[in-house]
Amino acid sequence: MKVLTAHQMKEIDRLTSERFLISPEILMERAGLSVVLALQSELKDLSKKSFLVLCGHGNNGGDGLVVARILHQYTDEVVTVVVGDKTKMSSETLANFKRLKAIGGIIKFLNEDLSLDELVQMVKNYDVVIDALLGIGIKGSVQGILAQVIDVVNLYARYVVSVDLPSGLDTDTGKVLGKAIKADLTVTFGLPKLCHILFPGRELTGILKVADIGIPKILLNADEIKRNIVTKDLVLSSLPKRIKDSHKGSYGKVLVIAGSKNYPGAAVLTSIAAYRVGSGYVQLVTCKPADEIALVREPSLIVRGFEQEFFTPSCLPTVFEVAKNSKVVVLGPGLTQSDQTREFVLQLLKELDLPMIIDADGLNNIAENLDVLFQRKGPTLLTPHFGEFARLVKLPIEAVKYNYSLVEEFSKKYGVITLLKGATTIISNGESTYFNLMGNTSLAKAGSGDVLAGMIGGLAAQGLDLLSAAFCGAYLHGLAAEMYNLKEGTMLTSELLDLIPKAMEEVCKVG
Ligand SMILES: NC(=O)C1=CN([C@@H]2O[C@H](COP(=O)(O)OP(=O)(O)OC[C@H]3O[C@@H](n4cnc5c(N)ncnc54)[C@H](OP(=O)(O)O)[C@@H]3O)[C@@H](O)[C@H]2O)[C@@H](O)CC1
Ligand SMILES: [K+]
Repeated sequence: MKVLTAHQMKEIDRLTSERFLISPEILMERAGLSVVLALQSELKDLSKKSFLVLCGHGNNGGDGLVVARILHQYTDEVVTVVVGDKTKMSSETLANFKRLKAIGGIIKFLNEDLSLDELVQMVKNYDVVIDALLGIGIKGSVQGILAQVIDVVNLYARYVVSVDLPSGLDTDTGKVLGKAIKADLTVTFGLPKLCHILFPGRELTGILKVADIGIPKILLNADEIKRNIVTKDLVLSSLPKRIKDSHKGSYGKVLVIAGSKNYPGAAVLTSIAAYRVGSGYVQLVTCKPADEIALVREPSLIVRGFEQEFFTPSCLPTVFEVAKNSKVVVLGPGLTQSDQTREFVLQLLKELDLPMIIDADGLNNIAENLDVLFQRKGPTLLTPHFGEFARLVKLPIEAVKYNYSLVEEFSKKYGVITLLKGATTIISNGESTYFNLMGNTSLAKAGSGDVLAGMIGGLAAQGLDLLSAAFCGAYLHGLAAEMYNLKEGTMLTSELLDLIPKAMEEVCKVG
């Protein structure tokens, strides 16, 4: 499913009207109706509820005025409060103001007909607050009376439904512009916006419903919209097919270069994960004692263990030898950082032309030598978490968190694919970007990234390009965590490995 910026949505709005002759007024009517239908499906009998509809003077407020009018069909317990200036309403919003008045709807203007204290009482007393204060037209920080109203709603409302997006969110980043509504339910139109999937906006959105308001499909499916949410259907259509008449070589050989005396477990987790997603042959090159641990844990691994404590350039000839019959390389988990390991990693990146997934200390070891990426001869995927990405781009962590534009620019500049791990994971090759929403806090645990890197390697070995392997891996990894049926956070990373088959089965289930 595609996901939009405010600018893209406005452009779609313009084309809907100009090219397809569907006026903003029609869209506004359908937007309002879709909110009421969503309310009905969540709350069932609307006649038994009371509604307080808060409207700004922009078109988001116009949608709210439609919502109020339609709610009057179900109950008389509807009051609309405008927090704004009637003279600033667009023609469509004003028309809906008049329609609501015409059916006898009660409309009050805050600070004229109603004080803030009176509004506090109403917010406390009504069952549902509809937030139609600000939508995609928000500019700058929310201050003054509007900020006070948002505080009141967040403090006292029992159930909040946001129209299009929680008021106060930056549509394109999901950041709070001063103050933002915390919604239980958000109904958006046509397609999700970035604020619904990026934190903190994702949290403030509550349940998200995407309503069809009659925007022509050709506009919503346009190839120029390059940002997507990873869905089950996308993963299913991208996964490798299993053929009856096949052998281990049919499913690709993965070479995992990982582990050190300090971190032997990382190498084991990565290697087994590659098998779990269906790869036919996994070779692990590592340092002692990971080789022995790996074989005890999974005897089907093909293991080469160096006597030394960490990788050095002296390991290169062996690695190149093993790489000869590999299809993809996963480099990095548990390597540790040292001058010699850095030299080993840089040489490998320059000389090995296989597709490569670089994770963890693989990334930390190139942070001061990013230009090495220009010398790569094969496709490259980097899988940093926020801290690692911050190190790569030399910015504070706060500046890189959920910063999809930065991920896109970085990927384009260095000719790589980047997967930025987070509660929403961002994957981009600089042209197309994918957002994975699957997963939960069980993944916030040592070793979870090692498993992801192995899964991506295993999928790439089976023929997926690195971008598809990355978004499929991220989705399956998240889904596996969601399938753990005991208390969230108590899962061991080794148990995550054992949930991968369940996640793969779930994706392949019809319906
Ligand atoms: N696009 C579509 O396809 C469809 C769009 N639809 C709906 O239209 C919505 C977009 O409407 P929009 O463009 O009128 O902007 P909107 O979000 O109401 O806010 C702008 C108003 O808020 C004000 N304002 C801004 N920033 C502020 C701040 N920081 N603090 C305080 N005030 C601030 C600003 O006032 P100003 O400062 O300019 O006086 C301006 O009047 C969209 O979200 C959806 O709900 C549907 O009808 C169906 C089809
Ligand atoms: K809103």
